[in-house]
Amino acid sequence: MGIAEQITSQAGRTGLAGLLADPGSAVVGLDFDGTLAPIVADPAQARAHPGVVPALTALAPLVGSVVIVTGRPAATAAAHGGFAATPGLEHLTVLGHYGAERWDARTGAVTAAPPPPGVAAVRAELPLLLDDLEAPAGIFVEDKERALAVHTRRTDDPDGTLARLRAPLTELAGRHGLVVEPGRMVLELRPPGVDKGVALRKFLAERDAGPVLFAGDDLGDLAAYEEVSQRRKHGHPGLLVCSGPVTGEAPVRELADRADLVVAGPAGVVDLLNELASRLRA
Ligand SMILES: O=P(O)(O)OC[C@H]1O[C@H](O[C@H]2O[C@H](CO)[C@@H](O)[C@H](O)[C@H]2O)[C@H](O)[C@@H](O)[C@@H]1O
Repeated sequence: MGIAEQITSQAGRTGLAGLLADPGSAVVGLDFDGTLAPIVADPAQARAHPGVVPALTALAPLVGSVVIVTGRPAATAAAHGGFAATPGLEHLTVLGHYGAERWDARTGAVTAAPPPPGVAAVRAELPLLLDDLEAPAGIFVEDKERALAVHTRRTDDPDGTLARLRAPLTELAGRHGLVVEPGRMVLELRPPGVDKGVALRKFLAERDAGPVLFAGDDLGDLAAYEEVSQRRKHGHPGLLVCSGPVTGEAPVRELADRADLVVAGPAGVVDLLNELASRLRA
């Protein structure tokens, strides 16, 4: 079954038709972890699905822009994606840290404002707090320089631990001017003021974009979904894609319920990108 037959909403069918009719002004926005990179237990080991670079290389010259919008540092996503110095991806942009950082393939450089001081304060206090809370074995803190992500995936009870840590981590973040961004078995303490919706909106304005496809898998992608939904109300076609879990985890319902199309993880996203490329070539 092709993409069109799997889309479950009229707005999504209009989004696909718009993209196919006007690819030159279209933007394809993609989340990284869970969408382009299969979910793994150790964030440092996450890599883009092997089909991603070939699919993006095929699609990128046929659409206006391709942009990765991620909670990762922009350079990490570029490195783990295999996007740097890759022929065919010279115009790729990665918006990292929910838009606080930007990496452009053309220069290979990252631009960002310095992180607010609250990040250093949270970095200093977090280990003691986790000790006080008797955080279980397997808790892992990913220090992303401008944010700290507390992962529970490797504990015996990932969901229960996440629920138990949420209030104290929110209190710690709030005391230092940060917010908690919840995700798949992770609570991220990060600066406020930017999210994937704001990041996508700015990028779309910069490119004077027409139709937009956005694919994501987690709660952090909801803001980008909302941006595409708002644009649809103003007549801009949009297609919302959910990369569903393939690891036995439950899907992120809030996202799957709003999506026009649910595909089977990064492999399904690769198939979608390839099908788009072949339909645009035809
Ligand atoms: O916006 P994204 O690109 O989806 O990044 C969101 C978070 O993704 C990473 O965590 C997730 O993927 C890990 C590796 O597969 C997995 O172990 C973890 O359970 C997932 O939540 C990343 O480590 C975080 O820093 C990102 O914020």
